[in-house]
Amino acid sequence: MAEPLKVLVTGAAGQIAYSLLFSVGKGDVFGQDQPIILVLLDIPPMMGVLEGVVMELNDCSLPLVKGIICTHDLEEAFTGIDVAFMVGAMPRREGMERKDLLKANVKIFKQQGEALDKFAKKDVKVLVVGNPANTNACICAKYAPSIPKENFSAMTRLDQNRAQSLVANRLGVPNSDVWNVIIWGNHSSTQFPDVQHAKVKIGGEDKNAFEAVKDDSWLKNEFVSTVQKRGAAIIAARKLSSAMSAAKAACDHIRDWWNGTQEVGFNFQSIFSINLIFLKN
Ligand SMILES: NC(=O)C1=CN([C@@H]2O[C@H](COP(=O)(O)OP(=O)(O)OC[C@H]3O[C@@H](n4cnc5c(N)ncnc54)[C@H](O)[C@@H]3O)[C@@H](O)[C@H]2O)C=CC1
Ligand SMILES: O=C(O)CCC(=O)C(=O)O
Repeated sequence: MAEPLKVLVTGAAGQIAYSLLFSVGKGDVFGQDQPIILVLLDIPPMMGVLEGVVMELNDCSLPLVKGIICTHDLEEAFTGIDVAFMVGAMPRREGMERKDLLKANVKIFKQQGEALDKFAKKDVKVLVVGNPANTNACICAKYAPSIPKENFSAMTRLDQNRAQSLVANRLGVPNSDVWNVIIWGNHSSTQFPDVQHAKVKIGGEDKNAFEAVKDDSWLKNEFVSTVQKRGAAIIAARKLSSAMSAAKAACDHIRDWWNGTQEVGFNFQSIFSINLIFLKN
């Protein structure tokens, strides 16, 4: 078997991490032949909760998990890591825009960027989930100048999955039969979900999704605004922000980045989101 990968999850006592750690631990991201060491970072007041998460991970008896490190210390968390899921940040509440989180969350990503620079492997792959994800990814990369910029990405995969599922439902086909949906722009209400290049399998044939939907008005209005506002709709309904779907998207993002995608399902939006960040800077 391969050497274990050291995988850091920040915000490990929070709600996204609760789903994410299980999926990573059971092999959904790096595969069934890849052992891992899970590194769980949170802030000192959450260490008690984190102990409970560790108890549960142990109780899952996951064969691929070769060790669990649980800490609030940045050096211990970031030393020698191969992959970082940067989730730890404040989530927005009803009525807030993601940019309202900037003040609280920017400090975190500056500090953790510096820790990546000092302690992580130089080829570490970093996914920023904490909002505003694109800005936080940019800050993280800025404070980790010794790590190549292309190793940082911000999560818009959740938007992609949402768009893909809306189109699949509209056409009455499985989610797996829609691919190449693109999300342009930031993970914010100004993003633009685009199905002009998307494909759908209908009746055994690959068709252009825009033409298959055959409803310009729906695609240009309701579809776009549903994806743009889905995060807020979930907060309004759950009184908490999305967590299960966010964890699934984080796994999809890193899995495809780590392993590559099959030609038919090539999704280039994650790469695009980070490129856009650096074009702006
Ligand atoms: N990009 C995307 O598509 C999505 C992003 N998000 C964002 O992900 C973030 C986390 O969401 P949840 O897990 O629901 O929040 P949560 O509040 O349940 O958990 C956040 C965790 O981060 C921890 N934390 C805070 N400061 C930290 C620090 N300096 N270092 C390490 N850990 C720290 C907290 O103690 C808490 O345990 C939020 O900013 C949320 O808006 C959520 C869903 C989708
Ligand atoms: O909408 C938010 O601010 C929190 C969760 C999120 O980013 C989303 O569900 O898209």
